[in-house]
Amino acid sequence: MCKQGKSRFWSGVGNSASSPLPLTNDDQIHRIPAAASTSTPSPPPPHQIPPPIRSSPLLHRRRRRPPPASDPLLLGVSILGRVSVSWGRRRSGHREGIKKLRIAVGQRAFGMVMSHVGLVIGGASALITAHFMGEEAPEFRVESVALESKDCLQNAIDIGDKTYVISRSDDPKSSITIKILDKLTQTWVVPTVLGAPPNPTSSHSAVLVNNEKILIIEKGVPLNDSIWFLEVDTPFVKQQSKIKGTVVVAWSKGVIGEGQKPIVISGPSGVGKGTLIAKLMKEYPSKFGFSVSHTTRAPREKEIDGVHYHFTERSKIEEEISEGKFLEFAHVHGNVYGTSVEAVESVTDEGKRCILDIDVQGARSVRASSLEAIFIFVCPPSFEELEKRLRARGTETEEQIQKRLRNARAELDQSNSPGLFDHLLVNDDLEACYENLKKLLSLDDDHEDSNDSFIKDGKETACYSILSKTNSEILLQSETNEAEKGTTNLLSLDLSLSGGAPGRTRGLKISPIELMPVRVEGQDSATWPSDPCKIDQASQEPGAKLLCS
Ligand SMILES: Nc1nc2c(ncn2[C@@H]2O[C@H](COP(=O)(O)OP(=O)(O)O)[C@@H](O)[C@H]2O)c(=O)[nH]1
Ligand SMILES: Nc1ncnc2c1ncn2[C@@H]1O[C@H](COP(=O)(O)OP(=O)(O)O)[C@@H](O)[C@H]1O
Repeated sequence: MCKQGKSRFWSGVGNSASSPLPLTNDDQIHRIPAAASTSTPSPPPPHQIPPPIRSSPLLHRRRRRPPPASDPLLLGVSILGRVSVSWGRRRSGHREGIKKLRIAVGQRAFGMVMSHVGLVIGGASALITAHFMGEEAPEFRVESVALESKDCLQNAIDIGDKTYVISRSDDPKSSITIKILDKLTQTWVVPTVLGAPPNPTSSHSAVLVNNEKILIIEKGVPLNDSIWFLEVDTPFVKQQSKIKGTVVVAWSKGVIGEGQKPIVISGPSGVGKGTLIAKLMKEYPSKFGFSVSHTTRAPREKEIDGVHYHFTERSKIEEEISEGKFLEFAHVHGNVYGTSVEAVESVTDEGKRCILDIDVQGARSVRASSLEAIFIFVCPPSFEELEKRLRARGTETEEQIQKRLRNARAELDQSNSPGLFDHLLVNDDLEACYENLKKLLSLDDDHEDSNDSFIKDGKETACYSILSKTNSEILLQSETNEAEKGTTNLLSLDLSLSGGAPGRTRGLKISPIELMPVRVEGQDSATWPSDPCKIDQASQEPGAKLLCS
């Protein structure tokens, strides 16, 4: 069993995610040494592109050439790189008219400019948001095919050889649709879209975060509900694409603040995981929440569906796994067990720390996922004691007990994997083990989230849209013009620490940007810059100051 004080199981390096634990003298808890590197999933093969969809192309690639300098669409749009284009048709006013809108954008850029150009041609309006990242952009001809069917807003973002077109109509019930133009083959692909999409709203602004995801800010909704990511090439999307053999994209809701890391508890059947977790949940009902797994095994006598497990059919769970609804799953003791994304996120959304009781294979999958967690392995004092507890529990047949004991040996061996578990907890005396578990958890970064004060201020209820982007920071502008009152209408959204399970991108940081009065040449008194687009300009002026709190 777990040799106390010796690293029998833990000869390798562990993950460094957790904070140092001054518990090494305790003979029942072993801290696993910090990892040199975290295990990551092996790189999946490239996406397999399904047969092209040839109906009504919205965008046609044309030959690359620099746009004419006089092109009015490039007004306010500086030069270069990637371009994101959104356009829409006015609800009122002339509806007939232009059939084709040509947008040509190209050339190289040496900085970042984001500009909005409202263009009304023959009754249609085009809002063009261009964002340049230093790459040559392709040239597009944009046809009004989609505009004819319904008023809609669309947004096209280039990533490598693909253009992601994000469209919405003005029908409040219809959600966003995604199409991908493969610029090399000139074909359209409608990807499999995983995850819950944003609620339908009238419009959004979008910007490329990196080659893995696109940030979308929903307009006209509170900030807490407005931040979304369309994952186009994250490890999760790659994995799902490989499983499905189709092109996959996934929605992930942005969450301000990190929340506490979930706790993964593994160990052989009968070691006492359930007993320890139940004690913890009873003592701290508002602090911890249990991730209710799905399983195909039959319920035990006192088990309640939806509380202990979601008991399900094999075909159902397999279907849901193929739909990307599961963070991890494994075949254990002849049954399928899995943790749905929802199981973890619903606990975290309640502001509680999520506890997962999963087997070693599941722990390995979670370790390889984007979910940052603390991994604890519970070990019996001896194999004989484990067998005794399993039998005393009286929930399994002799055959099932034998299977579980066989698997226990394998699990104990596998738990030895370098970098898998952060902590080892020996469950000999139950009360002592429980006290050690509590000590261990209270040592984890139990800090007040730095975003709490901002969220409590009520700023999160304002409505914002994307103004500009630097490396990992997005400037958001309030849709209500508060600047005139001297208060901030600009927020900085820091994405640098973002992570989380598929379906949520946590760890976003928001901080207000305070504007100082600007003294403009020729004016007697300092004024508040009412147009944030002019801030850059203003900050060049002597006396101008842009403060980030
Ligand atoms: N991978 C994975 N394992 C799970 C999940 N839920 C439970 N398990 C593991 O499945 C194994 C069997 O669980 P269970 O049938 O409740 O039996 P018990 O461990 O003897 O209580 C245990 O090792 C659990 O930790 C899950 O969602 N995913
Ligand atoms: N430290 C302990 N000493 C003695 N019995 C224990 C101890 N911890 C748990 N048990 C008992 O062992 C059995 C198995 O525990 P359980 O929590 O169901 O294990 P698991 O969830 O790991 O399968 C239960 O009957 C439980 O009451």
